[in-house]
Amino acid sequence: MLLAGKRVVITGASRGIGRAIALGCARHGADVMLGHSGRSNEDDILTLRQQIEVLGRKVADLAGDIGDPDTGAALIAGAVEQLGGVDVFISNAGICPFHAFLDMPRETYYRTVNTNLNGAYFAVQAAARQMQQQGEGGAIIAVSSISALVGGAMQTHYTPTKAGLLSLMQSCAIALGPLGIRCNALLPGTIETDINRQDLADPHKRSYMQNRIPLGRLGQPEDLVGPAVFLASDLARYVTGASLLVDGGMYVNLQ
Ligand SMILES: NC(=O)C1=CN([C@@H]2O[C@H](COP(=O)(O)OP(=O)(O)OC[C@H]3O[C@@H](n4cnc5c(N)ncnc54)[C@H](OP(=O)(O)O)[C@@H]3O)[C@@H](O)[C@H]2O)C=CC1
Ligand SMILES: C[C@H](O)[C@@H]1OC(=O)[C@H](O)[C@@H]1O
Repeated sequence: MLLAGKRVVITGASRGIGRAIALGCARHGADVMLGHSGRSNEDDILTLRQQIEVLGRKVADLAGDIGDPDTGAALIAGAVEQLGGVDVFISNAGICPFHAFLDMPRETYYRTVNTNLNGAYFAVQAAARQMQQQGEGGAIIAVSSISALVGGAMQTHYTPTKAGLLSLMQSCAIALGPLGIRCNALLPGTIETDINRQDLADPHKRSYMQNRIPLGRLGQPEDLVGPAVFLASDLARYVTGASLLVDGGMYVNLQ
């Protein structure tokens, strides 16, 4: 139980990586506030709430577009009201509507940056303000990506947001270190979720991605649980400003 007594707030908790991490945190003893857009299947959140309640942990959820700069603060306020405070904030919500560069619609570009980076910025700020008020430090984790380090032809709107999140964690580590608030980035590789279901449905793309991974398989959302719990826990008490690739070795695989 690495997170016993900790109160975790996570965005994008209804599906994929966020859902797995939320459940993993609860299994490690945390109470959890689940953020989601409200556009997903209502049963997804209800089922997750039940899975967490069965573990004997407190759980609450709040729907809101993370691209709205007030959503992060609302999530944090909800956690204070229902869980009693915030010890860990995990910025995970994100989108990647694959599209070519030359005819990228402005709306797609702005929506991606607003959801993945601007929303995350204000949510991290709200979490840090609450942690400062509590006076006991805390842990902030941004789900960035291997895409912070390398590009993608159909991801020119997306990769800058992931590089931005990595940079945000580095600067926040400096800004918030004196408050005992640790800030780190998780860099997943290719993890099978709804975000890339269509992209990976192409058998050529799928086997190309798979063949690039030394560990020989695409990632699953559960592969992110251990790294997230570690960074959230006191085991990582001297880790801040760090980035952790969780990619089966894809990034280092030149040939
Ligand atoms: N899968 C991968 O290969 C990789 C993913 N990542 C990152 O991991 C994170 C999670 O992605 P993943 O689990 O794969 O994707 P999913 O599509 O499975 O889940 C995305 C989550 O983000 C939420 N979300 C999306 N838009 C908004 C919004 N405007 N407001 C609030 N919540 C929103 C969704 O909520 P709802 O269900 O309510 O719509 C959902 O919970 C993203 O930041 C992604 O960039 C990084 C590297 C690789
Ligand atoms: C959505 C993509 O499959 C996924 O997102 C990322 O951040 C990774 O780089 C993958 O390309």
